[in-house]
Amino acid sequence: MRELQRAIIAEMGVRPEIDPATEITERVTFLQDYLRSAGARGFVLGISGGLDSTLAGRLAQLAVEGLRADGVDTEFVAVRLPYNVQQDEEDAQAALRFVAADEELTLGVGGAVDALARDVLAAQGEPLTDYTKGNTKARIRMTAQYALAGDRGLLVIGTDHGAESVTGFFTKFGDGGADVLPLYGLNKRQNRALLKHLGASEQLWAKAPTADLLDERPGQTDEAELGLDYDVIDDYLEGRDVPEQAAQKLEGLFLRSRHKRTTPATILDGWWR
Ligand SMILES: Nc1ncnc2c1ncn2[C@@H]1O[C@H](COP(=O)(O)OP(=O)(O)OC[C@H]2O[C@@H]([n+]3cccc(C(=O)O)c3)[C@H](O)[C@@H]2O)[C@@H](O)[C@H]1O
Ligand SMILES: Nc1ncnc2c1ncn2[C@@H]1O[C@H](COP(=O)(O)OP(=O)(O)OP(=O)(O)O)[C@@H](O)[C@H]1O
Ligand SMILES: [Mg+2]
Repeated sequence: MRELQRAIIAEMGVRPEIDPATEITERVTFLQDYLRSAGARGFVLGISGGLDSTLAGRLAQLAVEGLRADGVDTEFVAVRLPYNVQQDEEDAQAALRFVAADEELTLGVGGAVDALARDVLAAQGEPLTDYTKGNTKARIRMTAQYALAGDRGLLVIGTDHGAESVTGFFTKFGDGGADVLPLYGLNKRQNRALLKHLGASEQLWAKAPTADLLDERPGQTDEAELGLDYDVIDDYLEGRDVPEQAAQKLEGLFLRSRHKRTTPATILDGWWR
C-alpha cells in the first residue's frame, strides 16, 4: 500500500469490511451517549433527499426513540432547506417518509441567500460567482440549523464521512459545520449498505450523490465535479490499489484541504508549515 494511503486511511478511520447491523447499533448508541453527555434536548438535521442525510436522519430518529423508551425527554427535528424549488423534491419527500422524524419543518434558504448575494453585489460592485454562491447556500443552511438548535436546545448533526472528508468535498463552516458526525469512519458504499440494511427503497440508497449547489448546473453529480468516482475513493480508503492517476489526484485534494479538517490555523500550529 502507498505510504500516504496508509496515513490517510488511519485519519479517516475507514475499515475494509464492516457489518452493517453492528455499525447501525454502534452509531445509534453513539448518538444516544453523546446526547446524554452534552445534556442536549435532541437533534436537528437537514434532509436533502441524498443518501447521507437519509441515513444520518434515520439513525437520529432511532436514537431518540430508544432514549424515550428509557424515559428521556428528547426529539429529532428533520428540516427541509431548499434553495427555492428543488428539482428532486420528490426524493426529499421520500427521504422524509423513510426517516419518519418526530417533527418536520421546511425553511427555505432562497430569501437569505439572495439577500446576501444582493448585499455583496452592492458592496463590491461585482456579483458572486455561481460557485461561491453555492458555498454560501451551504453556509446559510448551517446557520438555519443552528438557529433552530439554539432556541430548542438541540445538537446539529453533520453527514461528513471518509469519502467526502478525504477530498475536502464539503463547504467549510457550511455542511462541514456541525456538532456530531454519526457517519464518520464510513465510506460511501458502506453508507449505502447501512441504508439498505435499514430497509430504505432503491430510490433512496441508489441515488447519485450531488452537492446540488449550483444555479447553473442543478443536480450536477459529485463525481462529475470531482473527476473521481466514489468507487475509486472507496477502494482507496479500503486499502486497495487504484489507478496511479486517481491516487495522485485524491492525494492532492487531501493535502490541499487539510485546513478544512482542523480548527483555524494559529501561530502555535505546525501542520501548515
Ligand atoms: N490553505 C488555507 N488555509 C486556511 N483557509 C483556507 C485555505 N485555503 C482556502 N481557505 C479558505 O477556505 C475557503 C474555501 O473553502 P470552501 O468555502 O469550503 O470552498 P471550496 O473548498 O472551494 O468548495 C467546496 C467544495 O465542496 C463541494 N461541496 C460543498 C458542499 C457540499 C458538498 C456535497 O458533497 O454535498 C460538496 C463544493 O461543490 C465545492 O467543490 C476560502 O474562501 C478560504 O476562506
Ligand atoms: N436541499 C437541502 N435541504 C436540506 N438539507 C440539505 C440540502 N442540501 C444539503 N443539505 C444538508 O447538507 C448535507 C451535505 O450534503 P451532501 O450532498 O453531502 O449529503 P446528502 O445530500 O445527504 O447525500 P449525497 O452526498 O449522497 O448527495 C446534507 O446531508 C444535508 O444535511
Ligand atoms: Mg446531496
